[in-house]
Amino acid sequence: MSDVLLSVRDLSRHFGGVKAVNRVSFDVQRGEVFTLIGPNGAGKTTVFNLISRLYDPSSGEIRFEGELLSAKPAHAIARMGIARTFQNIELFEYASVLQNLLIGRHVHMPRSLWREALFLPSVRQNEREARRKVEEVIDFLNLQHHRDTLVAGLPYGVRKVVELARALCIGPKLLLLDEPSSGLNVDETRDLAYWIDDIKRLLGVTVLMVEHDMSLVSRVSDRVLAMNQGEVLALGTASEVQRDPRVIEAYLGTGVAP
Ligand SMILES: Nc1ncnc2c1ncn2[C@@H]1O[C@H](COP(=O)(O)OP(=O)(O)OP(=O)(O)O)[C@@H](O)[C@H]1O
Repeated sequence: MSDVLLSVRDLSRHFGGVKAVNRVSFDVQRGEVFTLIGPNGAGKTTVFNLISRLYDPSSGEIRFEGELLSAKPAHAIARMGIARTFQNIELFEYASVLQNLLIGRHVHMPRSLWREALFLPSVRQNEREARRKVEEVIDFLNLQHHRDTLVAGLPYGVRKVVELARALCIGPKLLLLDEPSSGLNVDETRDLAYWIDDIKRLLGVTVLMVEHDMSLVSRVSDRVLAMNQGEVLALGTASEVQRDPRVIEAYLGTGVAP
């Protein structure tokens, strides 16, 4: 039975004369890992930015659990259950891992200045809940050794895991991963594949990912959507999409195999 979490319909975003995304439609099923691939400039990041409400669509719609996303402000997205990571890690360098995760979690919490000033029981309850969630994520991603280390002192591969942790701290239903393997070596990319599998299987989080590394894509994706020049080229399993002649043609001359 179909259980659509995210539905994208006829979505377009133009920048002047550039059709970055042009009438793109797809559904992400609850519980799957769904990956967008395509050569540089295909429109993948623009799709992500539209879903996370950094951009308004030129036309078309995006629904999350049936609710129209374009009617929501960007800050409401996390509360609806959508979290994202960025191509360039966006963490506070001179705060510890634990502090970064608590800050990430606070973005999700309802705020009321007067309640916080009075430190009412509901605020204490929220704080306890935030700490519990953060500790749970630290255990899940095996970050115990790094919890009190400043992010600035961590190797790049660990920072990527911390970014993943920060996104998980809001307890998302949908996790958007923007090129999660960029900058990682082969071993780190293999570990990332295990994390993504665990996030799907053990946490039941649906994953929508943009990724260039086809070995990672094939390893973790249930379905893959290939884009080129703002449009959908093919949708299917990783091997089906990689064999599709339109996809092969789109990658010709890029020096990268689909
Ligand atoms: N803010 C912007 N202003 C103008 N043009 C933009 C903007 N964002 C994206 N574009 C253009 O839209 C097209 C799609 O870009 P996008 O970054 O979405 O592609 P991509 O598939 O994510 O590429 P990459 O794999 O290189 O990250 C490109 O031609 C890009 O130059």
